Amino acid sequence: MLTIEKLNVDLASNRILRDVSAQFDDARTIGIVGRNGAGKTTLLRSIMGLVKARSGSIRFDDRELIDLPGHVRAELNFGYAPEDRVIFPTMSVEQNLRLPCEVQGQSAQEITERLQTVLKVVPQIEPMLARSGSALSGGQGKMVALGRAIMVGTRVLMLDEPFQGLAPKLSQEYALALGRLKELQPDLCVVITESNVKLLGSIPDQIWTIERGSLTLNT
Ligand SMILES: Nc1ncnc2c1ncn2[C@@H]1O[C@H](COP(=O)(O)OP(=O)(O)OP(=O)(O)O)[C@@H](O)[C@H]1O
Repeated sequence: MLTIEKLNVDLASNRILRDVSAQFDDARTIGIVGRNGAGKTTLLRSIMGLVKARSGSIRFDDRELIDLPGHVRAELNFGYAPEDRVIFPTMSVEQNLRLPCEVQGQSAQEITERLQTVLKVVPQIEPMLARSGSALSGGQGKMVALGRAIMVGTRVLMLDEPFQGLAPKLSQEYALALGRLKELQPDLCVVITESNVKLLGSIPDQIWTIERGSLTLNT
């Protein structure tokens, strides 16, 4: 369970997140909806430890994360697919997928086994494995970024505006992949941001709205 309490984040002296409090339970799929600039990316980056909080608390189960650096938080098995994907262009797709597990110090055998699971969830990646990261279309990059986040995201998976710019067919494939993932890992907490709630369809079982850095649960 991820518990956020009175989280405040400033960027360039501007308050971006204001007293954000939320509880994201295991096994839930959570949608966070807000227009451009509302603070969605900043919230996910704060949870990942990529942005420093001014005040507040972020706890995972009973562990306080607020002062833990990003690389230590990665070991908590949080997966994160940023909006801009960040697929490394000089590496193959397979190397891109293996990288976060290698950073965690997993063995080659463990990583290969996890990769097999990820390919069951996102089979579209299999034919691309040997391809260079630079040779992917935008939609292919989103699928690979999803796969890479799933490689380590066995407890919490955070996806930043995954449906933005995806063609309808690919959006459908992406949603089906999330469905397969939840079947394999029912306890996983999935957090998905979007600016357009319609793009989330029936995927989330709980929706929060973020507006100028304030987060509220939709009733
Ligand atoms: N590095 C930064 N320095 C200063 N301000 C920033 C920085 N990054 C983001 N901001 C500002 O913080 C606010 C929230 O940005 P954020 O990217 O979290 O919003 P968002 O809801 O994810 O929107 P988008 O869909 O446009 O990414 C915006 O006003 C943005 O201009």
